[in-house]
Amino acid sequence: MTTSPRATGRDTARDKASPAVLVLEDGRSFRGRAYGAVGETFGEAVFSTGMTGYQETLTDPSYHRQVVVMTAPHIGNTGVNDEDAESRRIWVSGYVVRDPARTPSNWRSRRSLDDELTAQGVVGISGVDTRALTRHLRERGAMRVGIFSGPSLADEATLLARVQRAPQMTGADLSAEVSATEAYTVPAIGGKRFTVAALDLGIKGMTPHRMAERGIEVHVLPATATLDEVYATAPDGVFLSNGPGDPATADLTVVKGVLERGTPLFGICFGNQLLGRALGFGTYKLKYGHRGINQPVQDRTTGKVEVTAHNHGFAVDAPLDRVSDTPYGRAEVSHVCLNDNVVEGLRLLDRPVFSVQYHPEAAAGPHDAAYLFDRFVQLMEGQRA
Ligand SMILES: NC(=O)CC[C@H](N)C(=O)O
Repeated sequence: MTTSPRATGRDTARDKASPAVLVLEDGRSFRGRAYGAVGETFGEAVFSTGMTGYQETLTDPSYHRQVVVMTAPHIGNTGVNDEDAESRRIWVSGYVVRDPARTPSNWRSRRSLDDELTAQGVVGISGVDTRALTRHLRERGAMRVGIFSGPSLADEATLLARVQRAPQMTGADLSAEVSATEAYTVPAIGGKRFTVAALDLGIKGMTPHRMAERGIEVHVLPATATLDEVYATAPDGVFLSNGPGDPATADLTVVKGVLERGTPLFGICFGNQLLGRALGFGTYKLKYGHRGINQPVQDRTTGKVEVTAHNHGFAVDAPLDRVSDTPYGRAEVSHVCLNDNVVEGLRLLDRPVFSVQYHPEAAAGPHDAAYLFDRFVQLMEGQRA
């Protein structure tokens, strides 16, 4: 198992004033100042268009091995609190901002974002023209990047050669690196109605919580769980979480086993991509992906458009507006992102199986969380009736 490249640096007041440089694999570079930990880091450069919710972004395990560029210019205003983290640590491998807040101000804030990044060893860069960088990534596509900071930096040709040796996101199998290693249970809130086995491929904290709020007892299982371990929880439904990496490399044994048994199955993001692959569709890498809390998605059954929270660089390749035959029955695309006609949701017409590409639990609003998890409850109720 490989681990993500982490920061290697120190953090003294002098280093903070250190120069930093961001080097893209195509040779373009941006100069700025050290932000967070001082040192060096590598990853896939992606941009997020969220204006708020940076704490949720940083702690989303789906960002493992990615260097996130924030398009909102001013980041860190509300500091870091003890409530909003989506997992046990920051997962982004690097962080790029234009203008960090110098004095965080919020009643929940416990420390500054700069200090939190430093404490967790996350190398960042500030003072970058993030508009120019984002335009570059939109035109050329997501690509590998390195951030280097410290009092003395090597010449750019040397740094570029190192970026070009860093691992690619295509083909990366990362779920086991972020997943819980031991199973745990999130109890139902206010009376148990259903049991769900949730595969942790990089799950976020709010996901089992939103299920628990609906009377679901959630057994969160490691990414390596077997079909027998899934069924040992006696589930009414099985949930496939979000997660980092390329869905093409993931093992589909458990997903196919659940489909064969006919248990209600529900997935988000990476889980949607795995369902797509298990049904026989392909997945492909988007040029630069969808990341942010402001992505318009249309529900194909009602025509209704919602603004949703996304984080994905891959998508399912299924035909729009046509029913497809799969080994598990007739399948249909249920949701489409209007930005560039990307498949955002799938459903089986004759079985309780449904998945979406977007996150319900971020700042997009409570109603779409209700939509997704309520729909899953309906599926399980239908199965029981
Ligand atoms: N949020 C996610 O689950 C991300 C899924 C996958 N790693 C992608 O980039 O498309």
